[in-house]
Amino acid sequence: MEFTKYHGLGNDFILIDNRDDPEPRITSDQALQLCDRNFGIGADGVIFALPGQEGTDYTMRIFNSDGSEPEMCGNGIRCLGKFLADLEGDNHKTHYRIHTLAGVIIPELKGDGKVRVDMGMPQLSAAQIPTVLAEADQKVINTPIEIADKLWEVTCVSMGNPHCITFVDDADAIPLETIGPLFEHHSVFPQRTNTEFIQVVRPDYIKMRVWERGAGATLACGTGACASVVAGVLTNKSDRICTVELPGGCLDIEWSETDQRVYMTGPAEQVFTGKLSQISG
Ligand SMILES: N[C@H](CCC[C@H](N)C(=O)O)C(=O)O
Repeated sequence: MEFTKYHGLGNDFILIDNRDDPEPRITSDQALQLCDRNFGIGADGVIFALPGQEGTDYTMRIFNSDGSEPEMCGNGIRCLGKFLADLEGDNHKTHYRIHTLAGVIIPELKGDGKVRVDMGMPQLSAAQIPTVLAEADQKVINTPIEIADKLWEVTCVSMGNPHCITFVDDADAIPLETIGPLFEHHSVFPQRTNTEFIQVVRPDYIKMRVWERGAGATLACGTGACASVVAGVLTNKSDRICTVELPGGCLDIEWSETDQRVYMTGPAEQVFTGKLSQISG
């Protein structure tokens, strides 16, 4: 089976051309094996280009490197946009309507090689995150939670997948490997959560470190960057148009005042293509 490796600011994925079958041709357990950086190809996830449904061009499904299936992936859908254009060849489309578990998401290939994505509207009620940190119809903004004997003020935002955002003085000082799993698996998040630690450099420029649900510390997280700008606006810490600096590079995010949708612009690079010699399980 052929695959193509892409990354979005170092958040890297194995992309599979699955356009001829509505079912992914590898299982979540096999995806876990392929993501292993010693015994497999190595990646933060596996992304499938599947046939469209309900009027969309294509469908995206993704398995995290732990084999779990999230609703959406921001860096991943930019990579999928580039992948589809490569598969379609010279007459490729520049906009794709992609069916995802988070709704219809629209990546647009820009002339400068970047990809601009309409990520839809953030979901803000506790039930939509989901979290039990507040009543189902209430928002979670600057809510205290005790983790590792410290009180953190968190703001929760769903971009189809759950995000818990906390603002810190020094993002680089966060011990992600120890504190990340405590947030990810906390009982107040029934579906686990992605966690973003945000340092506000300026209202239009924030620095982010992320511990991803099902993938751990990654170099970038697109949905997390979107969720963090929304959280920054809700807490009056950041502007609606904001640059997000991640270890792998910067994303440009806008939470539009007019349509309340979040737009993300960033790169997506092809690294190599390959053939799987064998896969067990
Ligand atoms: N680990 C995430 C999915 C990938 C999100 C991230 N890689 C992005 O770019 O949005 C989750 O389980 O919700």
